[in-house]
Amino acid sequence: MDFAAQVIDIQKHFDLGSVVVKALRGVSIDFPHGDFVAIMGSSGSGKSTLLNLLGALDRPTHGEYVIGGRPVSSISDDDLSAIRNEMIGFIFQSYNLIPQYTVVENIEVPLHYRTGYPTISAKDTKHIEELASMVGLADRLDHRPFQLSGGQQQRVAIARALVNDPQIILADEPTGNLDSATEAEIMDILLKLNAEGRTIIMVTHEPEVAKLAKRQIYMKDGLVAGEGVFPGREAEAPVEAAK
Ligand SMILES: Nc1ncnc2c1ncn2[C@@H]1O[C@H](COP(=O)(O)OP(=O)(O)OP(=O)(O)O)[C@@H](O)[C@H]1O
Repeated sequence: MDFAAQVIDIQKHFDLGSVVVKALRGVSIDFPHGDFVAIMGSSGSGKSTLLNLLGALDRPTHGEYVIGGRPVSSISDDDLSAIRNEMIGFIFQSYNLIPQYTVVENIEVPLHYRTGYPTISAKDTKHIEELASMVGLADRLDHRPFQLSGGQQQRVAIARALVNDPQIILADEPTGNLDSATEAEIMDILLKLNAEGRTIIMVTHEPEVAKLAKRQIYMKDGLVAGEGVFPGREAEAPVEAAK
């Protein structure tokens, strides 16, 4: 089967000198194309460490990470960056927007990470405006983050995550700073992106948010402790998860 991403017996150790922290102790997960996974688990269970590895922001100590069919654990940093920029979009709890930049300028940031990317073309500008419109910010293009609500800032972050048209979206507590009405709006956008075929992997502490995903993976002490399919979404869940 062709997966959007796979982690195979991944371990991640942090060597602190006097002690080695084993943040991940042998994690294997398949993410079929079009999956929507919520990763849950108590504080310190390894969720962020796993998300960093999935985002190719860090490398495993042992094990393999395969993204778009390509094993990447041992490739060069440049190749890893290129794959990250092409294949993955990131959404963070704290939005991570650049305060001095407008909505349009924030959305275009990942375009500049493309190797040898010279300037923003008219086609790019149109694409950015379409993305801003898709997330409901067509009338806010020249606003800066401080002029936007938290939900609007997260919409900018979602548009930014989409600008390179990635297959996989990684979201770290995407609604963690939002009230419940705004949380529902952001989740609606993520569900729409998933319905269009994008694979979404989301860390969350909130069961109400996690239940919107097709399946939930529970981490404990650096291992996958369990997996569930939320009742009512069995038909949409990947076959492996429904077993
Ligand atoms: N850079 C690092 N150096 C040393 N230890 C680390 C590092 N990053 C994470 N850890 C440790 O690895 C373990 C897993 O951390 P991680 O941040 O992945 O947990 P988490 O499940 O995301 O927790 P939370 O829900 O609190 O964000 C913890 O014991 C943490 O202290």
